[in-house]
Amino acid sequence: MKIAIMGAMPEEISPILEKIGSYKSTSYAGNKYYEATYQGVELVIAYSKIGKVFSALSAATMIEHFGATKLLFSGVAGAISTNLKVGDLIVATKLSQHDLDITAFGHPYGYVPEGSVFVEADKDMIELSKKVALEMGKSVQEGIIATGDQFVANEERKNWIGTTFGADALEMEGGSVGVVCNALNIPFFILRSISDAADMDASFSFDEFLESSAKESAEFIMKMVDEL
Ligand SMILES: CCCCCCN(CO)Cc1c[nH]c2c(N)ncnc12
Repeated sequence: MKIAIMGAMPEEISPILEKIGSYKSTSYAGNKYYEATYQGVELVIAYSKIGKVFSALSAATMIEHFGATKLLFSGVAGAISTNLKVGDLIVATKLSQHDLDITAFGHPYGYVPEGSVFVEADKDMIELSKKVALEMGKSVQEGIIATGDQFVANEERKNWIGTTFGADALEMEGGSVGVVCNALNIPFFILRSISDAADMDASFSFDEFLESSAKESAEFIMKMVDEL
């Protein structure tokens, strides 16, 4: 077993690298990948850089080049559901790409031929997250996450995404990571901590809460790794 732990930004994986302490760095395909053995478990850790393309590249690299057999994503997200406040944790049950659009040909939003609107996360790791949440005394919500190459800071766009995909939160990497993992038959788990409400104040809220919310997610992910 070799576990990939991925984020999109340095702040999302720095709490993990700090906890691990020592690791080997490898430069590959325009990025840096960190390998370590943590409590007997082989890890490969990286932040992909922001967006669906960079995150797809890193997910494929962690699997194909570094041999990861499971992939866990830790990061922050914008809330759509009013039940999600800053710092709250959401586990993705399934994810979509909200900016994938060939509706001009009568297809649904988020769909292209030979693809699917949703990609489903690994049920075993979702179950494990419930156990870990109990052990940590944390409440974790499960929900649908929509992914797109846009930082959403607009009530109208946010609500459209919520309505169109039944999404509870939105971000810029989970859906592409999921497609790559499914194509390569690798179970994946996407955890996000809320940093903002994807509204007109989103960028200010994001700047204020990125670090603390990223730590929340990272701490939970490391507890998951302890029990994988
Ligand atoms: C310097 C700018 C970094 C943006 C990266 C945001 N991440 C992307 O995964 C998560 C995220 C948090 N809030 C968001 C929002 N409102 N829209 C899209 N994505 C997000």
